[in-house]
Amino acid sequence: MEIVIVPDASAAGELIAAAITDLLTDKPDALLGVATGSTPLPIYRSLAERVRDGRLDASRARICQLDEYVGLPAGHPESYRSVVLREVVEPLGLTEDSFLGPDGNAADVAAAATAYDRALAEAGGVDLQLLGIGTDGHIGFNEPCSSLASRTRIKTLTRQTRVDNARFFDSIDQVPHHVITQGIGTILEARHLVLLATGEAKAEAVALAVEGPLAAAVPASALQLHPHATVVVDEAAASRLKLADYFRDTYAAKPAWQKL
Ligand SMILES: N[C@@H]1[C@@H](O)[C@H](O)[C@@H](COP(=O)(O)O)O[C@@H]1O
Repeated sequence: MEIVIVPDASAAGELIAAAITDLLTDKPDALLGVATGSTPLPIYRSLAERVRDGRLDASRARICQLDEYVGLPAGHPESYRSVVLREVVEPLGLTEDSFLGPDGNAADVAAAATAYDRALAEAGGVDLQLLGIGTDGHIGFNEPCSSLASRTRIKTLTRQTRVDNARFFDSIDQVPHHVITQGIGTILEARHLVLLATGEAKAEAVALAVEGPLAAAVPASALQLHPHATVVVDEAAASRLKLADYFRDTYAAKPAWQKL
């Protein structure tokens, strides 16, 4: 696992957007797994800017979703499908044709989850999966004690996650209890995992995920199992890392030929 400590969220956005630019230069039709929430927005802003000024040709990129609420009406502005279309697909000049996501409104949610897992594999697998982290250590919507081998499936949100996400809704009562999320086993199949965390509120979850034991109680610790996982944190989110100086030295001495 590579830990990169950057000064702030905007530097993180630039760094990760540059890595995605490299990926799409090497593989123009790469499948990019995107996360929702506030944290990745600087990445999406930088990608859109790169498309606008010609530094990035994303015209053949494919975008897929990490997770979705169950039961929000189609087109609800806070369904993750709507968020990803608004924040990523449209700003990159893409259309829904290049987008894959689970159906949170299916009559048979379990079947929709399995179908999404299969669709990801049939699309050739995810090349780079962006991840955020919940204050309780979740990735996607894999709440604490999710199986580290889990596949895409229905999950029930913790009270904490519903409180954290209530800011996107009029009240906590409107935050769905159920979601479809790529499983931890599914996420681990992506070729490159990039987790971004910014702000003091994420510092404890980051420290547990990076320096704590591998544990289902901290779903993000599953990144320890992945051969190519990058964790990008700002100073605030890095504030509880005991090995922060080592991570800084390592990144400063990174060979020029080695990509993120
Ligand atoms: N399902 C999403 C996660 O994918 C995201 O990482 C998390 C953190 O969001 P934020 O970046 O807004 O803190 O929120 C939600 O729970």
